[in-house]
Amino acid sequence: MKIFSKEQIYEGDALTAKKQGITSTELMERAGTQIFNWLHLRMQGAQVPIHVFCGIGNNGGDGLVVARHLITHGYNVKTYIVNYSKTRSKDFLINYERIKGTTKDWPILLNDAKELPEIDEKDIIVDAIFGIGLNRPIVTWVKQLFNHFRATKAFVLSIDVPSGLETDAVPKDEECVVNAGYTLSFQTPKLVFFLPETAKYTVQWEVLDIGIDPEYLFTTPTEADLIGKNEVLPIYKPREKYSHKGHFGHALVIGGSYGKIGAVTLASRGVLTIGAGKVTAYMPKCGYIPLQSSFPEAMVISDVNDEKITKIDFNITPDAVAFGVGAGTDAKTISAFEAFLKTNTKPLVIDADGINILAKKKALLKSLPENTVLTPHPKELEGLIGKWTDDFDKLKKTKALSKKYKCIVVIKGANTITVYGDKLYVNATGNPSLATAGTGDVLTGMITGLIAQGYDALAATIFGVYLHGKSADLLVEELGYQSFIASHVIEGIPLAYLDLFKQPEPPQVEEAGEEEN
Ligand SMILES: NC(=O)C1=CN([C@@H]2O[C@H](COP(=O)(O)OP(=O)(O)OC[C@H]3O[C@@H](n4cnc5c(N)ncnc54)[C@H](OP(=O)(O)O)[C@@H]3O)[C@@H](O)[C@H]2O)[C@@H](O)CC1
Ligand SMILES: Nc1ncnc2c1ncn2[C@@H]1O[C@H](COP(=O)(O)OP(=O)(O)O)[C@@H](O)[C@H]1O
Ligand SMILES: [K+]
Repeated sequence: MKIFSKEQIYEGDALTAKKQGITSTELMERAGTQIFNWLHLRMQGAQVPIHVFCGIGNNGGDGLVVARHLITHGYNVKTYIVNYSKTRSKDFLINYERIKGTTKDWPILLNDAKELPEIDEKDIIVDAIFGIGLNRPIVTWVKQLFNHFRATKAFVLSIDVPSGLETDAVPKDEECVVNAGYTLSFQTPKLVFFLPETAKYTVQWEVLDIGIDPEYLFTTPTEADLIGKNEVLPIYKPREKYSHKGHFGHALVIGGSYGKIGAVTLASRGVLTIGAGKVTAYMPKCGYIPLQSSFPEAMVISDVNDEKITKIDFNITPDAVAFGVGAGTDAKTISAFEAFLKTNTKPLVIDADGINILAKKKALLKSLPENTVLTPHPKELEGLIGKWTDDFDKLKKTKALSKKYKCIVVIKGANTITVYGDKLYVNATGNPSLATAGTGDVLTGMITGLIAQGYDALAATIFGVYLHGKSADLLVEELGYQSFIASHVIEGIPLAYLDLFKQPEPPQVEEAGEEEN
């Protein structure tokens, strides 16, 4: 799913009105009606007090449409105008008149924080104060109103975005943003729903289709894409009946040091379980027996040294190479990696200490083959790009790194983001069960195993990150968040693959005449 910028959303709105021969007021009616339908389906007329807070722009206009429909359907509604500016949008004014026509009374005007409305914990707040048009800091009394919302503990449903949250910046003051329980966003999710510093402003979100011109949506390239099943299905390569292991490539995993052999084992298991034909692990001698006995499917080549990698020397021709998991940053390991980079021509995935070595010796970045995949967690990323001021600065710096060295950078975390040049691929799968040692090592193996099978590096990264998160999503239902460990990611890979082709279950329809007991 594409993640459109606010400029593109405005453009799409205008183009849709023109192409479909409708006014912007009609588009707003559609948008507001969708929100009303969503609420009506869930509330079924329940008389819970609903407080609809409307700004004076088009987000407020949407709120007025929702309030009008709620009122005409007999809900218990109070409508307020948060009067933060003298300028009103045309469609706000039209809907302001319409709600007056319906209720025979104007909504309650709020001009300051002197008398904030009473709201009970069990009430519902509809937040239509600011949408994507927010362009400067909010005034103090509106911040007090947001604090009032928090103090009531009532459920907040935000329209389009939690009010006060800009679509392209991290808020300087947390209290200047509404904390939404749920956000109903028009046509596209916003990038801020996926960044660690801004995702917290809404517990959940959902996109509502308001009929924006399909051609515009299809043909407009976006800076960011949200990667779910629909996006990865076209990447998947089916297997031919007469294929053999030679068709699925040979991956080499270089890593490990005394006490960290498990990292190589996990990565190697990731390689084969994702479907590569063969895997060879290159590690210090101390890893030979443990790996051979715990994972018989792998082949092993040992370094001359017992405890660390000192010379990368192998007599196989791999299709993809992973370097770094558990490798340590001993001077001899760094030299070995340096020497390896001078002659290596194979696709590379670099993780963990491989990234730490690159951070120490930035000149090595120039020796990476084009489209090398780097998979840093936040601390490792900081080594590469330096400290960032906020999540948007982090993305900007990561894009610069990706462009300078023509590499693919995977910013790991909740909603892992793969950065390739100026493009962002935001992964939709995964959950906090993955916050446990070794899950990153498995991911490295998965991406390397996909490249070995013939997926191009970018496709392998996007697909690998998706399957990794999906594995955890499917298994966490059985294992719970706490007891899930890195080996479980590997166990869930088959389920994640099978899930790609699962058809959604048809809705249960009651037989005509059948009555509920
Ligand atoms: N047909 C359509 O277009 C559709 C649009 N849709 C809806 O429109 C929403 C965007 O509406 P919007 O552009 O009117 O902006 P909105 O967020 O309501 O802000 C209102 C105005 O406030 C002002 N302002 C900004 N910051 C401020 C501040 N800190 N303190 C005080 N004032 C401030 C600023 O105006 P300014 O003063 O800069 O002229 C701004 O324009 C979008 O989120 C969606 O809900 C849907 O209906 C689908 C169809
Ligand atoms: N809260 C979370 N939600 C989703 N995924 C997470 C979360 N925390 C961690 N992960 C994922 O788990 C993996 C952890 O990788 P990493 O920190 O390198 O672990 P290790 O070095 O122990 O292998 C990454 O793929 C990351 O995206
Ligand atoms: K809002």
